[in-house]
Amino acid sequence: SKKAKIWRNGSTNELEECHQLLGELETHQDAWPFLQPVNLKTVPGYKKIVKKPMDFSTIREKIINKQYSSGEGFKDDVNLVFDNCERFNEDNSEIGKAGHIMRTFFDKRWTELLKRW
Ligand SMILES: Cc1nnc(-c2cnn(C)c2N)n1CCCn1ccnc1
Repeated sequence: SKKAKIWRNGSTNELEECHQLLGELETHQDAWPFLQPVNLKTVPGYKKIVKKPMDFSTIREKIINKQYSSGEGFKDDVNLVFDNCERFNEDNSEIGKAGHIMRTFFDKRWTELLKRW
């Protein structure tokens, strides 16, 4: 059978749980701004202001291509999505509000996962 990958902390399902949590993020009602990469050709200023663009579809590709060596790299990219959102959007804008809601949702679920690893 496929050799289970042992993560640094001994968990064998860390990456699978990240994949499942990504699914929860993608299906959240406030996920709409973050599903696809921001279009750097049509959104004025974004390319200059946001040094490391990130979005949920890119994170999905990275999971599928085994580009995360631990859940930590996954967590860092998810936080990058929300940090980019705060940098480019006012807190009280529609996209800014969605970013805060999604970050709160992620932080709660991530804390729950860490308790289980
Ligand atoms: C994510 C994200 N952060 N800022 C933007 C954005 C795109 N255009 N403008 C004027 C922004 N502030 N986005 C992408 C939002 C993508 N989107 C999807 C449906 N409507 C907007």
